[in-house]
Amino acid sequence: MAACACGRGSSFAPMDCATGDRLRARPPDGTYFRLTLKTPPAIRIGRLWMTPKASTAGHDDAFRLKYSGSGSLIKQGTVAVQAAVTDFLKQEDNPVETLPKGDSWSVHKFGGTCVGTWERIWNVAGIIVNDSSLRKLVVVSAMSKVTDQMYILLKKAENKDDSYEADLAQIHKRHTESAIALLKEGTELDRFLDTLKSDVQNLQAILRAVYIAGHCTESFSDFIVGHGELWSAQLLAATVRKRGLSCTWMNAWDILVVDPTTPNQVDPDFEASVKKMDAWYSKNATDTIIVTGFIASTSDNVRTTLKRDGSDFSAAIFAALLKAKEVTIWTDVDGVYSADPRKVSEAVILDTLTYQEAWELSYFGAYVLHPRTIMPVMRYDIPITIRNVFNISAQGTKISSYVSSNAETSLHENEPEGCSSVKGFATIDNVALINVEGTGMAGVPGTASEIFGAVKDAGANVIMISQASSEHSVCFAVPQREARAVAKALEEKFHRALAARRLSRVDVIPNCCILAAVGQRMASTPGVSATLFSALAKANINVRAIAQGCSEYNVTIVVDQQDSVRALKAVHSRVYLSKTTMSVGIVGPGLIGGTLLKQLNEQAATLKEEFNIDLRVMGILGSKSMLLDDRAISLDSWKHLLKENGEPADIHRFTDHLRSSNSIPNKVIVDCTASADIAKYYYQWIKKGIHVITPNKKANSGPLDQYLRLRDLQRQSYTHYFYEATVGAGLPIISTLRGLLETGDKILRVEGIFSGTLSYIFNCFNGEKPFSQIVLEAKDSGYTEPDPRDDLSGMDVARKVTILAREIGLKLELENVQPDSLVPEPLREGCSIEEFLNKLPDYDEKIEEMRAEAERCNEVLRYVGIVDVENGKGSVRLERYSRSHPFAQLSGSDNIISFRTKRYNAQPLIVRGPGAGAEVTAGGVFCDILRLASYLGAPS
Ligand SMILES: NC(=O)C1=CN([C@@H]2O[C@H](COP(=O)(O)OP(=O)(O)OC[C@H]3O[C@@H](n4cnc5c(N)ncnc54)[C@H](OP(=O)(O)O)[C@@H]3O)[C@@H](O)[C@H]2O)C=CC1
Ligand SMILES: N[C@@H](CC=O)C(=O)O
Ligand code: NA
Repeated sequence: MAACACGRGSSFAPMDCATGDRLRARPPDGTYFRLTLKTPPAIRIGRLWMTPKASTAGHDDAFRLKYSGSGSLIKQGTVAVQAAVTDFLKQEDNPVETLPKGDSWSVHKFGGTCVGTWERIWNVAGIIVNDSSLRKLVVVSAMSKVTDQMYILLKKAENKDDSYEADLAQIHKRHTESAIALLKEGTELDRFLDTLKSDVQNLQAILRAVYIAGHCTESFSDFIVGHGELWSAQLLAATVRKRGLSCTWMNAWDILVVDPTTPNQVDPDFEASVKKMDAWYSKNATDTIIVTGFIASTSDNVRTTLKRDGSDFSAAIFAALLKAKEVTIWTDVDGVYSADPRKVSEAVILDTLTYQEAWELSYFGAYVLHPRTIMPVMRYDIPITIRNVFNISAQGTKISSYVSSNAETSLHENEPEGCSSVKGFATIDNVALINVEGTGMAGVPGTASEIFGAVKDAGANVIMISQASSEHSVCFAVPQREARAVAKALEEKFHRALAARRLSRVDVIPNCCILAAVGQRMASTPGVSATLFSALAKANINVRAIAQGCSEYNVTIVVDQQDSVRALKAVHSRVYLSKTTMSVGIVGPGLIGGTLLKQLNEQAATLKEEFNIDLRVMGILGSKSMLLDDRAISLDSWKHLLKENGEPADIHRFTDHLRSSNSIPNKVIVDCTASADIAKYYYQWIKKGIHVITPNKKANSGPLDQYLRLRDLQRQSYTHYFYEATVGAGLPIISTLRGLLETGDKILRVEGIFSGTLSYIFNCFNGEKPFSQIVLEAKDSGYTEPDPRDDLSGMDVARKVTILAREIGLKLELENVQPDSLVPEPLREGCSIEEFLNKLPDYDEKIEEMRAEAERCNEVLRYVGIVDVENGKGSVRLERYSRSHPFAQLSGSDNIISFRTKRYNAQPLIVRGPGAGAEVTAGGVFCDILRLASYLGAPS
């Protein structure tokens, strides 16, 4: 496309450029005019826009010419660009460029890490070029560490340490190498290197003077350190131009005017600054300005800086000067986290925050923005977005006046309101509480003023205050290192009141931590405090003091320092995780445990999506090795991981690991062993608030006193203990019994075939195969206990009878149930499972005789268990039943259990079905996990 450059007055030269090009012409008289060609082609000259007529779009000589400000049409028709420009320039009222303000501007700020290397500067230039805003102002910090290095070399010069020269040379080298890498060659590079060299020479002279004088004034110091920004801004501007976008760099020393208020603070002078900026723009009109962060001048034109977080502040001030539509603070994190992610791995990036929320969070130590930074943009309601320069796909956190709840973006709609109004959490560590107490304070005006006057005199900073409305005590928090001095100052000030007992004491409670929950909607939401305090109570964390300001933007809680991280995790998880998120520990990944892990893996996604139940297996413990994971073990590869990454089994570490997963509200251990030793841990686990689920019968059929102690503990706590699979595997035996009992029925007798193994054996034992072979089949089918003698001895059935009897309320010991053992006497003890199975065929004859004898009477053998409630007894025995008896009608591993009760008297309630096997048993255990989830509040 043929086009032209233009200039004010009569001096401009025609140029060629193509559609999509943007360029700026600098006429010989030093004034600036810009020519911008966009797609669809459009040309702007000064404040004039030229766009092709719709009918001839794409042709190079058809333009409408209008003022960009007013949009009024000046000329329309087919004109040559040069002619149009000439027309325009001939106009007498040819307008002078003034700085436009408003929505057309977007402001970006890139911190030191964003421009730490030449590759990063290149990347930043790409972000600027790709921003489609009409106008952009980009604030840039010095390359990472340069400001600190400047301060250090300055100190060295003051201390007559010659190595400052080498340090400066190093900084010079770093910028030179970066410039060469970015700009390669040509006038841009030459110009930058010349400037850099001359600046460095000046600095060498200044530093030499400092070296000789042994002192440097603050304004000199500010002048010296501010060079880092000067260089990065010029280098970035040159790089942006190299990447094809016209831009001009701006030195904030010439623009920003500030009034120093305290040694660490300055107030911007907006009026003076905007005048300077207008003047600058009239000479340097451009759509893209790259400006130095951090630096400014006083009204006397003395160089200064904006102090801490200076570049963020620069961006906010420039945004306010321009009344920009938005500010983007580019950094190296994806946004503002709901809590420190180093402490809470579950912390999430917040989509939005209000100015006040950002303010509160940063006060409490979260990295957001310094409140001072927010003020200029708040004034014009300009949103600030914090984004990650290394992950531009992340949307970042937008800080504005818009009030939202985290529920709008979040995971669990089923949570109560009280949760979603809390946005973030932060802690201030190492504080001490000072408690001033005494009856003489009530109703005495000025006491608080005297207390805080003394604190001020001690030079301490009060972080929070809490006073009971009875006025008998005032409690406040100060940094721990200031506590002693504060207490001393108070004791001195109130020594008379203390002596007269009007004040009883001034206490220092050291080693505390402040936990703040922040959220603007907390103000109008009932239940927020209750939610937080119940989360802390559940995590067994003691609350020392509480404060909530009238603004209700935050609730501040003081806890012991040692509980700091646990407290943070507990409240965070209560708000950000589904309350049915469970940390699951599996003990015994054998047949049942392994099948359960497989079922969990298959069903996890559905449970999460449809029922908001989030199950995370965080530990697997075998007898020799264990696998722990802070987040969740991959259930696709747990076997491989356990083998490859497993560590020696240690049940205490396993328990601690699960317990310390404080970011997860609920913990459950599923014991899938047959071990009595493991069952002994249930008591401790429940005591620690860990729920227990098991198919292992050892705890409930073990010593009666231990069983009763366990049940007592569990009933007093809010911790659950489920064991449905201990009787009848996945069949609903325990739950049926409980349903009958809890609804007031009276159980008279429970009777049935409780062993899947023995059921299978006698269902198949019809004379065709030897007894020992059928035992092997039962084992191979996964029906038997790890040691099949537990089944054949009747002990497994005896345990089930004991469990049911106790459930009904009988005080039965396992020893009271004497089962008929089918294990031949010589094989009962002293031989391994393998030896037992090998030798069992030697004893087939005896049991075959029993079977044949029964058959002769048209009867079958069945192994039954009975709970005789009326007589308080349990029994287990091998019986003969006629072929027509229901017990003779079973197949496979079927269990059949009949409940004769007051309500089900004439006809008992019968439950029947497969009562052993990996899938049905693991399914029964899984049901208990879901039962637990529903007790914890999962939707039904
Ligand atoms: N099979 C069935 O149909 C039913 C079984 N049950 C019950 O399920 C439980 C499991 O049976 P099943 O899976 O067949 O047994 P397995 O022998 O297949 O698995 C037991 C697991 O427990 C582990 N284990 C043993 N002792 C310890 C210990 N001290 N610490 C950590 N881990 C240990 C074993 O680890 P390692 O391999 O490393 O030794 C193994 O992984 C039993 O209590 C059983 O009564 C309940 C109802 C039905
Ligand atoms: N070995 C047991 C398994 C279930 O408890 C049985 O056979 O019933
Ligand atoms: Na069951």
